[in-house]
Amino acid sequence: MDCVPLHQTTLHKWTAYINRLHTFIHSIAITCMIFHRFSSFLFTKDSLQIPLIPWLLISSSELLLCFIWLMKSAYNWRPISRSVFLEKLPPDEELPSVDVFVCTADPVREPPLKVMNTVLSAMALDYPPEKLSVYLSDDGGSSLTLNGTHEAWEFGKLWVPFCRKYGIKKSCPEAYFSVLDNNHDGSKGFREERENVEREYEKFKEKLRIAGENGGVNSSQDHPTMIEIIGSKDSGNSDPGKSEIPRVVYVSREKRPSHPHNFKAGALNVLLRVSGIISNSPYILVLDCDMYCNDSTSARQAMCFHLDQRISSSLAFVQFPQKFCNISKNDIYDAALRYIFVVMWPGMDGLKGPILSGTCFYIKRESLYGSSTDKDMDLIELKQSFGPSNEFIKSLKRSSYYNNDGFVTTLFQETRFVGSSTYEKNTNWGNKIGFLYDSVVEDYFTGFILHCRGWSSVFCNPQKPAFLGNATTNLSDALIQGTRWNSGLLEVFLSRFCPIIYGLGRMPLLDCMCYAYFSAQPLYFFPVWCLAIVPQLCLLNNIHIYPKVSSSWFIVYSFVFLSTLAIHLWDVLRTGGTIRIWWNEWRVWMIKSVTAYFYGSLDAIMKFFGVKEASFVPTNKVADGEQFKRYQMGIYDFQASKMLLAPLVTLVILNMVSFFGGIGKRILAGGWEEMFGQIFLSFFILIVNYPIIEGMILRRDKGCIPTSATLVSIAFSFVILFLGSIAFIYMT
Ligand SMILES: O=c1ccn([C@@H]2O[C@H](COP(=O)(O)OP(=O)(O)O[C@H]3O[C@H](CO)[C@@H](O)[C@H](O)[C@H]3O)[C@@H](O)[C@H]2O)c(=O)[nH]1
Ligand SMILES: [Mn+2]
Repeated sequence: MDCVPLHQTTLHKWTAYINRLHTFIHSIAITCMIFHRFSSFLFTKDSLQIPLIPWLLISSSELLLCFIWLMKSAYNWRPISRSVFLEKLPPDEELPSVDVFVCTADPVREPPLKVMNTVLSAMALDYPPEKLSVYLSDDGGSSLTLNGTHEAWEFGKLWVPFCRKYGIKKSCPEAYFSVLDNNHDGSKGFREERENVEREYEKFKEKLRIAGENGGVNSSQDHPTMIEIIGSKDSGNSDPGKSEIPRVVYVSREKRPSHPHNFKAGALNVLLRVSGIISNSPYILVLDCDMYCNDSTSARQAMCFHLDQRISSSLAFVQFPQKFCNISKNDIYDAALRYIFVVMWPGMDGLKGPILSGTCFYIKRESLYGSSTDKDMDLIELKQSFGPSNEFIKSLKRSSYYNNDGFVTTLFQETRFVGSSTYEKNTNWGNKIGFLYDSVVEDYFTGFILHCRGWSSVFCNPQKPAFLGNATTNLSDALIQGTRWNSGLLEVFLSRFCPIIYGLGRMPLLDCMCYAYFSAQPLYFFPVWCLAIVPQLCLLNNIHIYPKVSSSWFIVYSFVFLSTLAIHLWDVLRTGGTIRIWWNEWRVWMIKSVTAYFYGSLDAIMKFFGVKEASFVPTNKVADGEQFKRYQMGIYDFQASKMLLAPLVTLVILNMVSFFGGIGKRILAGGWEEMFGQIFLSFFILIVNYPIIEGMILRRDKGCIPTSATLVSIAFSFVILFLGSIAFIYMT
C-alpha cells in the first residue's frame, strides 16, 4: 500500500547552527572560568584569596550552573516545527475511535461549570460521534459534578448538533458565547438558532448555579465507586452507529483513607480500565478539567501523526502545547510557561519528541500497557500484571467496539470492580503499566519511561490554539503549584530513575540531557541562594571573589554572564517574544529559584528520607477579582504566605545592604577594581527584583508586601549578616 504523508516537518536550520555555535563558544568560556576558579585557589598566590567555605559555596554553585546549562543546551540542538495535511486523512469510516479523559478532583477549587465546559467542548470535537467517548473522572465524588454531567448531557443534545451543523470550531460554549460570532452573521436561520442555544446555555448555567448553592458536602477522601453511563437510558437511539452525540461516562473511583489513591495518575488508570471495558478506543485524549478544546479539529490533527505510516509504529503520543486564555500582555508570573512550549518542546521535537505534559495529548492506549501485552503471555501472567478482571483482560486482545444498548449489567458490574480502591493491589498498575505513581509529576515521569522503552512523541503546535486553559494568575498559586512540580521533578532525579543514569543507554544522549535538565532544574535554588548571599557577605568583609577589572580573567567572567543573557534573549526574540518578556523571564526564574525550587527541593529531599509523604493540592481555578486585575495591569500581588515572601524579601534586603555598604566602603577605602564584580552582582539582583523593592517600600495597596513580612525579613537579613561577619572574622 502507498504511504501517504499526512504531515511534514521543517528543520530550523539557521537557528540550529547559531545555537550550536553558541554552545561551542560558551563551553570554552565556562571551561576557562572553572579553570580560573580552581587554579586561583589551589596554585597561585595571587590576589584572589578566598577562605575555604565561601570558595566551596561559590565554586560548587558555578559548577552546578554549568552542569545545568550543559544539560539545557540539548534543547537547542535541533529545533523543528510541524504541519499537518488534514485533507489527506482517510475517510471518517476508517478513522480509529478516541476516548477522552477529563479529570476533576474538587468542586470548590474546580467549579463544575468549568468542568462541564471542558466536557461539552470534548463532546463537540469534529470527529464521528460514534467513535468518541468522553469519560469524566471525579475524584471528589461530588453530587454536584454528577448532577452537572447530567445537565451537560442534556445541553449537549443541543450544543453538539449545533456545532456540527455550522462547523463551529470553538466547541466550548462559554468561550463561544463570550465572543460575538461574525462568521455567520448573514444567515437568519443561524442567528435564530444561535440565540436559542445561547438561551438554553444560560438556563444550563443557572441550573448549575442553583445546584451549587444547595449542594451538600461530600467526603472527597472516602466514597464508593460510582459509575454512570450518562444518557444511556433515554438515548432512545436504536442504531448506536448513527448516534448524534458521543457517549459520556461519569466515573468516581472508590477512595478510602486506608488506601493510597495516587492522585491524578491513579484516577487516569481507573479511567484506562473502565474505558477498556466500555469502549476500548486505541487512542486517548487526556484533558485537565480546566483545559477546554478550542479547536475541534485537534483529534484529526493528532491522527495526521498517529496514522502516518512513516512514524506511527513507534509513536506513543502527540502533545499539544498548554495554552491559556487568561494570560495578560506582560504575564508577570510567566504563567504561560512560555519558554517550555515555544523553545524547549520544539527543541525536543527534533529529537525523540517532547515530554508528556499532563494534558492536551493524544496517546496510544497500547503504549500505556507496557510490554505486558506480548502475545505469548498466559492468563495468569496477564492477571498478575493487569489485575483480576476478566473483562479487562479480554479488552487487551480486542479492538475497539461500540455497543450502547448491548451494554449489559454484568459488564457494568465489572467497571465498578476495576474502579475499586483495592483493585490494583499486587498488580503492575502505576509501576509498569498505565500512568506511573513514583512521582507527583506523573506526566513527566510516565513520558520519560515511555521514551526509555523506545516510544517517540510529537509536538503539534498549530497557529490556532487547540486547547485553552486557565493559568495561575497570582504569585501565591503560581509558587505553590511550582513547589509541587519541582518536588516531583527532583524526586525523579534522586530516585533510581535519575535520567542521566537510567536514561543513558535507553535513549539517545541528547534526549537524556533534556530529561536530566528538567529534573535537575529545582537545584537552581542552590546557586541562586549562594550567589545572592556569599559574594555579598564577602563584599562587606573585603574579600573579593571575582578577578580585578583590569585582569584578563575578568573578561572571561563577564563573557559568561553576558553570553548567558544573550542566548536567552535570542531564544525569546526568535520565537516572537520581546525584550520585556526576556527580562520578565529572568525575574520569574530568580523568584522561583528562591521559593518554588527551594521548597520543592526541600520537599523532595524530605520524601527521599521518608520524613514526608507525597501530596497533591489541586491548583485553585477560581480567580480572585482584585488579584486578577492586578495581574492584568502587570502589578505584582504579594498576598502570599510569609513562608513564600520572607526568602525573597530577605535576599533583596541583604543585597541592598551589601550594595550600599560596598559602595560606601569603596568610597572610604578604595578597591573598586577588585570589588567591581560583586558590586555589580548586587546591583543586577536589585534591578531584576525591583518589583519586590517597590512592593516593600513604595506601595501601600492591598497587594504590597505586608509590613510583618518585611520585619521578619529584616530580622533574617541581620542574622545572616551577623553570622557572615563572625564567620569571616574567624576565618581570616
Ligand atoms: O488527586 C487528584 C489531583 C488532581 N487531579 C486532577 O489533575 C488535574 C491537574 O491538577 P491541577 O491541580 O490543575 O494541577 P496543575 O499543577 O495545574 O497541573 C499540571 O501539573 C500536573 C502534574 O503535577 C499535570 O498532571 C497537569 O496536567 C498539569 O497541567 C486536574 O484536572 C485535577 O482535577 C485528580 O484528578 N486527582
Ligand atoms: Mn491545572
